[in-house]
Amino acid sequence: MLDKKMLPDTLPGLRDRIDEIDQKIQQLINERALCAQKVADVKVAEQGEEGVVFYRPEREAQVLRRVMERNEGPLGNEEMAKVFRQIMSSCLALEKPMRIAFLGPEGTFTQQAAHKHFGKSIVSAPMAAIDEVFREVESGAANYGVVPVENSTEGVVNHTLDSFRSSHLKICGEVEERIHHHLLISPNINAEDVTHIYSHQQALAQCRAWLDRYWPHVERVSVSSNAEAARLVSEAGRNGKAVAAIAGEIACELYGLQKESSNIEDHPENTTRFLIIGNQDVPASGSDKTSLLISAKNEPGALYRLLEAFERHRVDMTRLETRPSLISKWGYIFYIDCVGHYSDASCKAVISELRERASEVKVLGSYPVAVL
Ligand SMILES: O=C(O)C(=O)C[C@]1(C(=O)O)C=C[C@@H](O)C=C1
Repeated sequence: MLDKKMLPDTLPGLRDRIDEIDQKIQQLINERALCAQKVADVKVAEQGEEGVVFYRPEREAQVLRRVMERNEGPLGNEEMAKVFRQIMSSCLALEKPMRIAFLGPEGTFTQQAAHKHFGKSIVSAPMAAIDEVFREVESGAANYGVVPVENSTEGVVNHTLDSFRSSHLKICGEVEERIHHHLLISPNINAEDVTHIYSHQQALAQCRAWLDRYWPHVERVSVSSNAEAARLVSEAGRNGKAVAAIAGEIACELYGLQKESSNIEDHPENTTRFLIIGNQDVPASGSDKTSLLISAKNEPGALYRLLEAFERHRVDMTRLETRPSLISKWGYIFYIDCVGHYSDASCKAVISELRERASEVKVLGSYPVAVL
């Protein structure tokens, strides 16, 4: 365990010590990067140029979990994992830069989720709609995609679930993002002069009580995304017009705005879960989830018989969503998430029984439980 008493007592002394440590850290990071470069050579030699898979979500999850387990502070576990998240991101970019498609435009919470999951060393590919993210990855134009799947206050994102019906893509990961909204203005604008507040209708709804309380007489204008609101405000600010936006951190930075008020959402627990989609089956990481799409037979007790298999094999279900099948009038598709990897004995047994009882069972993917 480190001890403050072992450190110098003067500012110059402490700064010399920090310089020494930085030099060592830098050397070690480069040694690690060299290892990653060699890992890439080994992967190409083993898997060939064409089908080589550089990004390994199960390995990344294991590295980050280990960082958190062995961490002794004073930096917190999550803070330390974030540092390693970015180191691995830089190492992977050295192996192969990853092009990540996400629900755009630049500055959305989905981009924030992409950075949280992959780190900052990615090539960003903002898409206008969820199905475009799927298409971009299916065509190989992007290596992976990031799409929202559920929000703790707004519920499921049907568009994402429905896109899995016709797609061969797999879920390779998940990431949860606490959604914090901020009131943003241009630096040259006086907050008292603000006449309009722009944002996406969902963000305006999520901050309604706060707006009613602090900005009851200012007009609220709904636009296509929070990031678009931030862009409009930055443009208006250059023309001296006093308007504000409600948007997240990344949009604030991207459009050079300043926070007039932070974390203004009415429900501080407001969280969105995002999925990482790609072309690969992810091996078990030791703490995984599996997502299934199941078309039930249209007969009495069909859902009961599906759920019974989970109960008997003691496989924990974490989510159940129902969508109309679109094929038969009152037929349904169920989206089920459960704890475990499809290669685990108990998961395997459940899946094989579901296949006997349902008209279709598609394993959408097994992937590491979100670490950060
Ligand atoms: O272990 C690997 O397969 C690596 O490529 C190395 C590394 C890392 O930097 O630790 C980088 C990228 C992968 O996604 C996983 C881990």
